[in-house]
Amino acid sequence: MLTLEGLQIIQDDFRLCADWKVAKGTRVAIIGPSGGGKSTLLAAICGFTPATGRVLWDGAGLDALAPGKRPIAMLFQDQNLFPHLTAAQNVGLALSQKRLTTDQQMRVAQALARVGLEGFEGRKPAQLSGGQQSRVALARLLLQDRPLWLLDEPFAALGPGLRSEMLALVHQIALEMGATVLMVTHDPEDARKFAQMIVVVDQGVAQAPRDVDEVFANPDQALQDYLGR
Ligand SMILES: Nc1ncnc2c1ncn2[C@@H]1O[C@H](COP(=O)(O)OP(=O)(O)OP(=O)(O)O)[C@@H](O)[C@H]1O
Repeated sequence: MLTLEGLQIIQDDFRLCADWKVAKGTRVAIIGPSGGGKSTLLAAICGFTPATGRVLWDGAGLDALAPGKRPIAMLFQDQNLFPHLTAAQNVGLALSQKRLTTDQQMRVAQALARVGLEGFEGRKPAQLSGGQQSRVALARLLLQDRPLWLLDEPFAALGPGLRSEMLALVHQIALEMGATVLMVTHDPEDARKFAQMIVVVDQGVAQAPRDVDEVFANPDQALQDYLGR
């Protein structure tokens, strides 16, 4: 269970609050107007942005933990791949900064195979398509083996077909691993396909998660404004 308890973020004249819970294994889409605070909310959960209130995972407060020590894996639009490292080396960073053991190398190969990149281990990011780069980043996320995934428009740079394919893959792997996922997206269709719950971030509030079908069947004013209805 992820719990945001009276979370409040203040950055200059921007304010955002959130006070809700998400059950383990739930996929949540975060939507809302540009500048509403979607990325800032994820950054606060990770510990990159200062906030008051509490962030808890399974009842334990994360506030004293540095971002890297939290049970969180992140995926952003730019994928954060190192250009001078091969696909396997980029993925291997999830396991160790040093030379990998044979067992670790095998786990890297398995993760790359799981995302459909068998045979691409030795390629550098520049030798991979955008979709393949996304798969490398996903393989790294997989090996990080963290229960909570925060995805910030991870596939926004891809075309609609490829994006859909990647979301289906993330969906499948998240299910297999029982991961809890919060994903920022600008596409209501992506939200509908990927998520079970929706969080609307607007007017200084990250609203409590609601069932995705219910939300789209009866959109409140904030969502109608966002959808342009
Ligand atoms: N480091 C910062 N210091 C002060 N204000 C910031 C900082 N980073 C972001 N902001 C402001 O916080 C607000 C929320 O930005 P944020 O990027 O979280 O919105 P968003 O909903 O993710 O937008 P988009 O959909 O355009 O990515 C904006 O008003 C932004 O200008």
